[in-house]
Amino acid sequence: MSRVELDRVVVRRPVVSADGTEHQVEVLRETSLTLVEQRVALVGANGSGKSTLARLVNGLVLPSSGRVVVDGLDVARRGREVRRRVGFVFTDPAAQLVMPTAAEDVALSLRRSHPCREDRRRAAVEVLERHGLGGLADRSVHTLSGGQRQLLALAGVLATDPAVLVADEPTTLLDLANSRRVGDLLLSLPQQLLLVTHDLELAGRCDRALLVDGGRVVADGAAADVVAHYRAHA
Ligand SMILES: Nc1ncnc2c1ncn2[C@@H]1O[C@H](COP(=O)(O)OP(=O)(O)OP(=O)(O)O)[C@@H](O)[C@H]1O
Repeated sequence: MSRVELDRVVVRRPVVSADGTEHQVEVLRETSLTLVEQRVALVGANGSGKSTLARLVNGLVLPSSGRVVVDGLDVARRGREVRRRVGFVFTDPAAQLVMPTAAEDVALSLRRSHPCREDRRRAAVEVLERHGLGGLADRSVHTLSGGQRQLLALAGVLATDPAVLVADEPTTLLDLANSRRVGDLLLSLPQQLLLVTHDLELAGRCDRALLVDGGRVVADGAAADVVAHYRAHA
């Protein structure tokens, strides 16, 4: 399993007050964590800092102070290597589907591992088949359903075989059936998973959960316990 470490990490952001003056606020207060469990959920209210914490892990957000280290690699200094190890899935798959067809989109993820165009196409179709999307290889991504698009985005990220997958509310836009399907897939992956979610049933099935409130981790432990604490205090 991978090892994700936050060492006294603070994230500050500029905020403009009503009188037009700008000051810095800590959207993540000083946080130190070591994540070695396979499936870690991040739960908490809107605006509490979950996405900020998740985005630190692949360098989409850099610490204002402190260090984030993934398998010994400092995210601020070795960002490119870290991003090869850490895949990221967004809430809205439109944020990451950039090619015209499903097969071309997955093939884009495979350009490093499969330099030959024909091999790449074959490998992309295999990836799609593995995720039940085989029949959609040549479909325009714009004609796919929301559930199919999220599975495709996930397939594209998994095609690069990351050691860690960070998923930021990946089921929020999905109906019940697709939400279950994507949730079950995420929890069955061999990768280390860092899952930001408002789905407390899904969070409760993880190994560990962190409850974030006001830019702080206020509860941390076995997922079922943290979810029960959140339900009781929300
Ligand atoms: N680039 C930025 N500039 C200013 N403030 C920011 C920036 N990014 C995040 N914030 C603020 O930091 C706080 C935490 O945001 P974050 O997106 O991490 O919360 P979240 O828990 O993921 O929320 P949600 O559940 O609504 O997605 C919020 O108050 C947000 O407005």
